[in-house]
Amino acid sequence: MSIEDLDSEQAYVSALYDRLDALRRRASTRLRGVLLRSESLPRARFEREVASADCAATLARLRAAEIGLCFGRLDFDGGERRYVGRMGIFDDDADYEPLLIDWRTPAARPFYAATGAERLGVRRRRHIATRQRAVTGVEDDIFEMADSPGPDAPGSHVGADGDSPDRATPLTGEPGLFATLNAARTGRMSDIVATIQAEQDRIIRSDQRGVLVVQGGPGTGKTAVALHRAAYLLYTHREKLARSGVLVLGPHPAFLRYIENVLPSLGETSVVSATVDALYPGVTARRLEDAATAELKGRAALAEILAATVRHRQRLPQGHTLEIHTEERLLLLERSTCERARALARESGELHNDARPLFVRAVIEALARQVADGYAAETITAAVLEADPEALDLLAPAGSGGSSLLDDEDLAQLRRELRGDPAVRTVLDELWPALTPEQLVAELFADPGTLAAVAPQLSAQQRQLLHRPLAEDDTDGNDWLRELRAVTDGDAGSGGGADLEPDNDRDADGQAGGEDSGVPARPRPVGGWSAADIPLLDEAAELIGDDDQAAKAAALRERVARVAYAQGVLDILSRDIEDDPEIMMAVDLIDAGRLAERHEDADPRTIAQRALADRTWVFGHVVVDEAQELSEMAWRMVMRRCPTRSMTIVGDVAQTSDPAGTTSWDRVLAPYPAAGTPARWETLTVNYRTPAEIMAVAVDVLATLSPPQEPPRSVRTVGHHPWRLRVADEDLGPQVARSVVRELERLTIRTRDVAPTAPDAASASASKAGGAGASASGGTGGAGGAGGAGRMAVLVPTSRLAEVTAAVRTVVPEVDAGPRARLTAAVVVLGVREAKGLEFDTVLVVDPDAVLAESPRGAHDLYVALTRATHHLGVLHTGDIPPMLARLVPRAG
Ligand SMILES: Nc1ncnc2c1ncn2[C@@H]1O[C@H](COP(=O)(O)OP(=O)(O)OP(=O)(O)O)[C@@H](O)[C@H]1O
Repeated sequence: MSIEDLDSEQAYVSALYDRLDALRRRASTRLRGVLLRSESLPRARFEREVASADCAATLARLRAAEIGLCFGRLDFDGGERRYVGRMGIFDDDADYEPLLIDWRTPAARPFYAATGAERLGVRRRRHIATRQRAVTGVEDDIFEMADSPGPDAPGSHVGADGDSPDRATPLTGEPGLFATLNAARTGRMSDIVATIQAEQDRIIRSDQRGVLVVQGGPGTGKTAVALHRAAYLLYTHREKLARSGVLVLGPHPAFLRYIENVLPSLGETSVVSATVDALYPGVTARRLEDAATAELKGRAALAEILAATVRHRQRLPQGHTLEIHTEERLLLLERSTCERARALARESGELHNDARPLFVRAVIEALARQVADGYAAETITAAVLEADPEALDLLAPAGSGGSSLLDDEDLAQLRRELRGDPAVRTVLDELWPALTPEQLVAELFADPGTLAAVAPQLSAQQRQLLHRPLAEDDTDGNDWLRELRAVTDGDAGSGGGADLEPDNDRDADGQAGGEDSGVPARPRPVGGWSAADIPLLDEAAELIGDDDQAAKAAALRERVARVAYAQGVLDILSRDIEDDPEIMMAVDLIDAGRLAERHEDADPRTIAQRALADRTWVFGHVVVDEAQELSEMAWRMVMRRCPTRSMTIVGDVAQTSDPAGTTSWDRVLAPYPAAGTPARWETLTVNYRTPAEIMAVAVDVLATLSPPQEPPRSVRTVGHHPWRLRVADEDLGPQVARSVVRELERLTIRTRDVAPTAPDAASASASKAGGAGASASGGTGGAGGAGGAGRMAVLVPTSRLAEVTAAVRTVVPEVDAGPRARLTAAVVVLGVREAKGLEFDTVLVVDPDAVLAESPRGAHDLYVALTRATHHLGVLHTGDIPPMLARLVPRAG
């Protein structure tokens, strides 16, 4: 790299930043202008909202491009030169000549894909490293020599910490890549846009259509690739995807926090990220399920069992005839009538709740006819007794049904009376109840009799696993229900209640029958719902039809608030002139309800808020990360969210922890044959995270797993070996604390050495976290303080989480712990499963024997735990070291 090179690149990059500043100024001015527009008409207000959202998104994109705006240059055979960066910038003064090409455009592809063997017309590829706005280095790949790799061409590399163990791996942009890989971790993943490798680029740019499955061992960049693919697809198909949204599913909340910066740093804010159990609105999964029950609930057989449960709830009277004792009369409901009504409703093809009105109508019709016939018989008898000659004329109509004695209005009134009659309603609710998903599932689990009837394919022992009594209160996860009751009871002011009459039981006259005007039941099992229950609730909702009561409650709440506000406005306008009858007041012209309507604005929620509040939302593309963890039932739920099957599924079947998860992608996809584009498969083979020394230990664990998997190849070594230390059980806590202190010391020394020299993406991640240098030199008690770079994890069997957290807290009071860890502190204690998808500079695995024993997939959990470290790994064990960890080097206490 010559000084001239640096100077000329600095001049170019500075000009790009000047242009970026100008674009930002322009966007801010536009946004300010839009926000200051005061609009009175709803339509104009709506347009203002859209325009301001658009301006804000542009501004966010421009801001996101600040770090590493330009990171590459391509020189082509014909002399053309292209600069590649985070966004496209064009020259307004020179016919919109591109000054910088967005990394997602086809024109930028050679930057990632050109190799010595296939150079795509590229003569030179230049990697430009920057810190803030200063160019700190350039590295060239020269492809000049015919079509074969030259001496400087990609194909050989040396890791910054040591030699590469695998010289055959073709890598590009090695200095920048290794600086990134060696940099201290910050608790948040960074984007890799400047150093995407060719095999990753191919996956990122793969066709949007159809299912793409990416299998890869730990650290092979699956998450990074999946997120960059989301950004690529949003860029390429923005019109289509921005409206429907892209959903990114991750395994646990800490993982979502870990990845939360990646897409915004790429300028994308319209992605919805969630765990699978957040896809069912209105219910929060809080209860932990035991492994055997979770595995059982994850099986596809549960879908059949739920369908059978719905049919089971569509009942017939026990005997030939059911007596219904109303206040006025005795009604006789024939079993055959119910059979006909049930067949009619079932054959309609409607879902259970939607078919209910058909059943109800048929039964009510039969009962109404019976009552009308009764009237006729009574009338004739009375007439005959009084020897009225005209009575004879009544015989014929009476024989063909007494309804002709009643006109249409009388009949409609009769049907309404019957529908409203408590005794009739009780019978109808018994025969074909209106159900909520919660009711269907909770009542199924609570009733061993129903379980036996609908799940003959399960053993008695399995049915016992599913059995769970009903909770007695309804306070958990049913917050909306209480609000709805408050509103319908009139507690929340005027305007409540009117919309809540369900219209699904309207009779032929279009009148609401009113028999279901109460709020539907939402029971739950004792202890609440578990994550394994969520796909079952979603399945139940699919079978019985949607229950929109929660949405109605929210809409009603908003309307009540708007009306109350409007009333307040009218009161103020009228206050001082109330007594003068000559003056026309605002209330004379408009009431609060209509005034409120005029101020109904467009839905101000983000796409993420709207999508996650709507169970039936359909996404344009779905990314499933750690996809091996999903059960068959969870896949059914996820697939429903993406009927086009435009999906990216990334995972590693060797890392499956969930007892209901998969060890075969074929098995996952078998129930979903491709309608159009067939599923595609890719494999990632290079491990960017785990150094070779640690991977050698993990490979021995991998060898014990089935089905056998090819281990990924590590791209770097770190020059020191992972260690183990045997500890007496009673000394485990204090020893963990001592080890944490010791490892923190090492971490501090390393981050001081490495982080400040990291250019490019490394400095990007460091500056996002407040500066690596600041953390290394200024951290409290070494790297123990929060913020800054350098992260350590203590990974434990779940049973030891509390004990080990308490021990670590004695030396690092601000330690982060458990499933909801924020990953902001330098040290975090996690159960092995909660570490899935994460990475740390240093990892301490505690009690591997217990990890192995704790779950049928214990060896998978151990494999995950061992592969989380980017530099240091230590294992503390209380008994003999498990043979699969024999490669660890013993350390003296
Ligand atoms: N091309 C790249 N340039 C720079 N860093 C990369 C690149 N590819 C992957 N990485 C880094 O490697 C690490 C591992 O990547 P990632 O977490 O995506 O792997 P993974 O396959 O999802 O791992 P796991 O299955 O263990 O969760 C991350 O720090 C990521 O940023």
